Amino acid sequence: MQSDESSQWTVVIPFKGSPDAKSRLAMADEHYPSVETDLRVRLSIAFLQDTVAAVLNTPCVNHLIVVTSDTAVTTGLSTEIFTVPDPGQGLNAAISAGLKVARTATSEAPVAVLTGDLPSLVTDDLATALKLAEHYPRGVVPDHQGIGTTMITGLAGEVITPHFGGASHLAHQRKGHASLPVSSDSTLRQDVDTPRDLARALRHGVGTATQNSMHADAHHCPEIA
Ligand SMILES: Nc1nc2c(ncn2[C@@H]2O[C@H](COP(=O)(O)OP(=O)(O)OP(=O)(O)O)[C@@H](O)[C@H]2O)c(=O)[nH]1
Ligand SMILES: C=C(OP(=O)(O)O)C(=O)O
Repeated sequence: MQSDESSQWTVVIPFKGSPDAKSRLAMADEHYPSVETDLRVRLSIAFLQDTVAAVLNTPCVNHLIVVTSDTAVTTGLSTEIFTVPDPGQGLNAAISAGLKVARTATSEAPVAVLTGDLPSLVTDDLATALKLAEHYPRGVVPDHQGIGTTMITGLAGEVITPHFGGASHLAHQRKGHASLPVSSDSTLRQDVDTPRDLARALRHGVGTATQNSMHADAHHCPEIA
């Protein structure tokens, strides 16, 4: 991360934490088996670690705030990251708590909220999307299905009210966030919710933490399911 604050982004990432994190990974479908509990919990943390690693390597990001009360995560995070306790009132309240700290600490900086389930995220894709976001007071990036959201943005002075959950891409657009023209194959759009998403992410490439979690679990091979 660089030190010039005026044109540099503050990123907020919410993380639900164990034991409920990534509960949909436990849901099998006809082609993809469920992920057992230990691996699911490890993967949820690995997804966060890989997301965080990509964010920290992005030159136009100056500050990173993770909103969580999961001590297994907070004790292991880099000292470059500021952690905010989860108020315990759901995802949007957690994001709002992070945004409040972001706006207080870095009032002149643009702010982006990313989900913490982007194990394929690469720095160039995040940098490209943040560059696009500089042209819109508020922006939104849809997930790979075009229904949910993986990132919302707001330039300095913009009030952001998060509407994550369900069809949040449309919800954010209705609240004045322009849908940013981020390519559908951008790694920023590849969130992992289900065993099917996990298999797709593993095929296309994931960060080191997710790779290591999968290798430590030789029994789970969704790519051959
Ligand atoms: N701090 C915080 N983060 C949350 C909360 N709910 C979800 N998140 C985070 O928001 C991001 C997107 O949420 P989801 O994709 O629904 O993740 P999830 O809630 O772990 O997954 P499911 O249990 O399958 O719904 C992930 O980084 C989650 O960790 C919450 O109540 N508090
Ligand atoms: C919370 C969201 O993520 P997901 O749909 O992955 O739960 C969202 O897209 O708004």
